Amino acid sequence: MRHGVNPILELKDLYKTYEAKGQKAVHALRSINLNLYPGECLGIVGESGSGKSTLAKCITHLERVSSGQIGYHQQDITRLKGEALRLQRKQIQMVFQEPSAIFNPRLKIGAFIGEPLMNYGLSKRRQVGEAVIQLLERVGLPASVASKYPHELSGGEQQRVVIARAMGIQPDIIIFDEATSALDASIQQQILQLLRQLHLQTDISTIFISHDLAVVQQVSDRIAVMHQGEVVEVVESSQLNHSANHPYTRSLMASVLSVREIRQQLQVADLQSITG
Ligand SMILES: Nc1ncnc2c1ncn2[C@@H]1O[C@H](COP(=O)(O)OP(=O)(O)OP(=O)(O)O)[C@@H](O)[C@H]1O
Repeated sequence: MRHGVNPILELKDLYKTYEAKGQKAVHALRSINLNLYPGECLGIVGESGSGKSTLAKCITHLERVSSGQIGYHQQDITRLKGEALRLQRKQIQMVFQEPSAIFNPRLKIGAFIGEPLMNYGLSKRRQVGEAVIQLLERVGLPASVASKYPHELSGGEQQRVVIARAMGIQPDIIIFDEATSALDASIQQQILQLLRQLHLQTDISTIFISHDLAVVQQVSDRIAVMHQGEVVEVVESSQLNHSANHPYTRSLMASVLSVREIRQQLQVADLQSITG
């Protein structure tokens, strides 16, 4: 419980081990205990291979956990199957790094966003067009985008479309897995701004995964730090500088600082070259 509120998602002692014949077992998740609260944005940060994507896949049932329990609204959903699993999948949507991977190149954007609305019975056929336009507006895209094909959009516009589609399904939770990592810095900032705005306007809870602590800190209420399959620390985003204790968290913070310093030095050098 946090501030007297029950978590929407409760991960209890989760383990995930990948085992392949003739190969060494990979312990991708080890004793993960984490809660996500209603309306919260929980950041997950860690270097490549620390288990972030595996955690997201276990929560969304793309992978089965080896042991432990996933609670959703106080119900155990760890081993759901069949229709119960299909219905549960609607509640937790994922947005990945590469939007192009989930588009059908021959399907126009309107159909891409509208398809799940009909499949889940969220909109009547006659009203789908209007619903699509409203969703596009919410992510800052004009209605004309509905009649375009994915290849006619930029990476940032494609990611907005994927976010619109995920929101249209009306899930309780959206997991963003490195969702801004492939974008140019300025487009990344625009998408982060959109996420902050949606966070304020909707009650969808989010999990925001990135290897970049500076990016995670911009959108998250709390940050879980992962290292070698474990959550080594969970800190309030606003308190990161004061309350982060774990040496691994401190090393991530130090690298953010040095990147900032390098950027500042480059800006000074640019200015000097302009002013002579
Ligand atoms: N399907 C798989 N089979 C075997 N090992 C896997 C599989 N998927 C992931 N792993 C291993 O599990 C560990 C955690 O990987 P995971 O992709 O979850 O990390 P990550 O923090 O998301 O990294 P990245 O940001 O590079 O995706 C790594 O050692 C990885 O090699």
